[in-house]
Amino acid sequence: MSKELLEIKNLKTSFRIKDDYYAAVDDVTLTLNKNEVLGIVGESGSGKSALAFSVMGLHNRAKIEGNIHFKDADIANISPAKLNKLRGDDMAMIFQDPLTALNPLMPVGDQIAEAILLHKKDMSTKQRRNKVVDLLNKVGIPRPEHTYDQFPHELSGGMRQRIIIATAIANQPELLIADEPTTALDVTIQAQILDLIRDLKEDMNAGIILITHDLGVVAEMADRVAVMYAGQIVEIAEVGALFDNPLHPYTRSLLNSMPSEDEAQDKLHVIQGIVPSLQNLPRKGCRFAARIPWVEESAHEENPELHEVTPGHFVRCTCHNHFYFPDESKEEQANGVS
Ligand SMILES: Nc1ncnc2c1ncn2[C@@H]1O[C@H](COP(=O)(O)OP(=O)(O)OP(=O)(O)O)[C@@H](O)[C@H]1O
Repeated sequence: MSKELLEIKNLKTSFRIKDDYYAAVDDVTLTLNKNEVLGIVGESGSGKSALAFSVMGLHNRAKIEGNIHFKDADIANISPAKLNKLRGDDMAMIFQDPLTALNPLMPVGDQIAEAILLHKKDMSTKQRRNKVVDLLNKVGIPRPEHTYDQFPHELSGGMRQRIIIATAIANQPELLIADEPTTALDVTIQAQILDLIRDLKEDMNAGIILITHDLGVVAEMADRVAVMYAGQIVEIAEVGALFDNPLHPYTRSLLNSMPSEDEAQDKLHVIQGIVPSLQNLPRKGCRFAARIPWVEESAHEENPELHEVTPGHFVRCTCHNHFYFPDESKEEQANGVS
């Protein structure tokens, strides 16, 4: 039996701005296996959420090209009825901000029960209530019977995120997408929620796409990591390979921006600048070139592609072979290294 759960091929997701379409996800090809956590990292604006929303079929007005194979469907080319059947049943998403994802006027237990009712119409009300209480237990809510009847504003941020997770896993999805699931939470609660997601993966044998800008979270949670920049995957590898041997200049800079004991040293090795806006993205050549102007133009490919450097470790553009941090070169010169 194939391990592959999701196969994304040449996905391009474009938004209309004025009279033109601009791709926020541009030629992304990815696979996700069962029982695997794939981390997707990148700065704000790199296209992580646009990618996740495409997989969930949540874009209303975007143009989607390419293929998103999941189960026996292609989500990029699917009828709304079939999509509704998959969503919330076979695939589910945990959003960043639990407060906006919950209905403020409905007891949280009823909200979870509603997610079950949509896909399991033959359950009695009592069975559904019992199932919700079980789910609340599973996500670590201390007094599930009592919490069932509470409203979102009566719960802490961490508890609300547990409600969102309970709703997402209510129908045992095979694919779970978590988009910055802990960003809105404080550090201790973050760790608890990540532990919970890890346990659920084991429990459900699900494939998880974990979107985050936090490499610490990726290091702890992911089996493989895709690094996104300006709508493209610039590097993808198993988590150990990526942390031990980051290749793309952008990945190297991201890793250097992780907090460490020697902060003053690291700050020198972080590339400045931000992801350009959608209308200003360079569409030709290496999209990262403008942020590393000290690297010669000839180091970049004309049409940068992903190259498999070691088995399973892919990097886009040849510029990684010629890349250095400017300060490193000064240090090397000072040390007499040519
Ligand atoms: N509905 C939309 N219409 C037009 N542009 C959009 C739309 N949604 C996203 N974008 C643009 O697409 C690009 C990618 O956005 P996206 O939200 O996917 O990035 P991200 O990596 O998830 O960032 P963040 O971490 O801030 O959520 C950005 O330039 C963003 O402004």
